[in-house]
Amino acid sequence: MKAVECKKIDIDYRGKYVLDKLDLSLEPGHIVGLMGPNGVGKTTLLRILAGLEMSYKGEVEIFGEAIGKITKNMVSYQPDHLPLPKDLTAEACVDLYGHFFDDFDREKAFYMLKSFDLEPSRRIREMSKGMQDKLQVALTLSRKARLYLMDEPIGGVDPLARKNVIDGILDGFDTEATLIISTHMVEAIEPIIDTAVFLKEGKVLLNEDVEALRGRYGKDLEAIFREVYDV
Ligand SMILES: Nc1ncnc2c1ncn2[C@@H]1O[C@H](COP(=O)(O)OP(=O)(O)OP(=O)(O)O)[C@@H](O)[C@H]1O
Repeated sequence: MKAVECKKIDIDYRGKYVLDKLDLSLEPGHIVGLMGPNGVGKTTLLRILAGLEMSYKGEVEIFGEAIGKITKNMVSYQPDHLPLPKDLTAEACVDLYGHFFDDFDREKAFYMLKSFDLEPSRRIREMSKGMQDKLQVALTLSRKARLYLMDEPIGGVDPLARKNVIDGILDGFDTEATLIISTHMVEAIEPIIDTAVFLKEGKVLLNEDVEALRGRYGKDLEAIFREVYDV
């Protein structure tokens, strides 16, 4: 069974197509990089998979289930910003997630906070953007989901801390699950992804095993990205 199966997804905002008859099929157990320049529709696609964006046409299934209550319980979604009140401490965020999600593992969350050197007593408003990214990654991966969706999880992290977050993602990720990471920072996620999906003009331009892709082009993914998007 496919982890994700999208058939002919159309979505437009005020007459402008963001996704245009998009087809996408993803196998389970992989880490997928969802890539493309700003505005190409990465967030829109993740929001559709998370069940947060319903105004699309076409068919979407997650592990054989149409988007709805069942799939919402299978998916742990991380938006591109921390959607929690700024006066909450990291520990209070863990409590909130524990209260909200039956599949949340508090011990794992505290273990991940520790591995990120993030004090549980620190308030969100006292955290840098990079620290907030780390908190979000810990919260997202501490749910026992079948599909994890992360929208720009390293957007605020400086290059030094980036490796720390990437290592944390790899460490916290259950290898039987499926993870989709959206980003335009190809170089940063290249070491951990198995599959590369490139979006262009509302469609999937490429959906391929990263190793095979590097072999075919004879260069690393970052260079392939630059060639494909002419940047
Ligand atoms: N709710 C909305 N109303 C109107 N336009 C929208 C809405 N959401 C997204 N868009 C538009 O859809 C397009 C795709 O946006 P989306 O956020 O999905 O792209 P993205 O690839 O995630 O970009 P980024 O890398 O900048 O986050 C953009 O042109 C955006 O302005």
